Amino acid sequence: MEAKSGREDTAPGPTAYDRAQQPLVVEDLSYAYGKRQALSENSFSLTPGRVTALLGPNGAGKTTLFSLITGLFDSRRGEIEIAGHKLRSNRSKALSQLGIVFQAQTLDLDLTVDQNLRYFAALRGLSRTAARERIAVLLNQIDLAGHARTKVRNLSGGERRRVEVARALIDQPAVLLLDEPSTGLDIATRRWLIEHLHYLAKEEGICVFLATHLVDEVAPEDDLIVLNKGIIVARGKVDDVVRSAGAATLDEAFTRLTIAPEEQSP
Ligand SMILES: Nc1ncnc2c1ncn2[C@@H]1O[C@H](COP(=O)(O)OP(=O)(O)OP(=O)(O)O)[C@@H](O)[C@H]1O
Repeated sequence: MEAKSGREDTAPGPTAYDRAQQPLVVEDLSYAYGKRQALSENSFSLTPGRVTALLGPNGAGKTTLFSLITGLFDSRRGEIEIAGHKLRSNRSKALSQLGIVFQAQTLDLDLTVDQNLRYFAALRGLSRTAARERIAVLLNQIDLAGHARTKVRNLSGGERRRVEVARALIDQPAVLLLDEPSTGLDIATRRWLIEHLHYLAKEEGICVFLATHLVDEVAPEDDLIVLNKGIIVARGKVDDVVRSAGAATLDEAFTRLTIAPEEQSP
């Protein structure tokens, strides 16, 4: 038994993440839909224990980038490495270190919370005992321990999103990827989500990568990547991005970085 993950040594679970590795490295990544270039030669790496916001307006290429990182799309141009494993040559090990929360809701509405999580745990190779222990921890963490036997259909949108965050963490991935996860959530749940992501980064050392087009979802202490028309136009600490854009606030910096001068109001 591996004390930290709660996995049984007989279970064929994913390999443990070597914390010395960078959780996510992207090099020279490009992608085109036919003749339409959606991403152009982007490179960056992420740090464990931090939230990195991928901030970009509609159509910037955020979902395309996430589709490449999650292996949904394939690009011959560029390289993606997750927790030291190259996605192209070591796909299953690379993807085993990735937890994903998609923009659209993806739980089975007719299964209970516990059944949804157990099903996913089995897919990720956890033994029944390890799954039971891990699910108990995660349900406590998202404050839904009392809803284990509730059908997902009977949960609110915010509760469903919490379950999706728990599910993404079932086998303790190095990277948690979230594609505009606050879509459709009320303000209180949005606030909970953003706070929870920071808790996961700080207390559990997870590398959180959050795609958003909302400036107010970026915390002052976050790392920031600003994507516009398929190109990273700024990257660094929030303060540094604001300063180098010659702006007073992130809102202003985002406008300067993503809106053509002729479109900006005087
Ligand atoms: N299946 C597709 N076929 C052709 N073009 C596409 C397809 N999907 C996306 N695109 C184009 O690629 C570019 C990037 O789109 P993408 O969905 O990755 O952006 P995004 O930043 O996720 O936007 P949003 O915030 O609206 O979800 C856009 O110009 C978009 O029109």
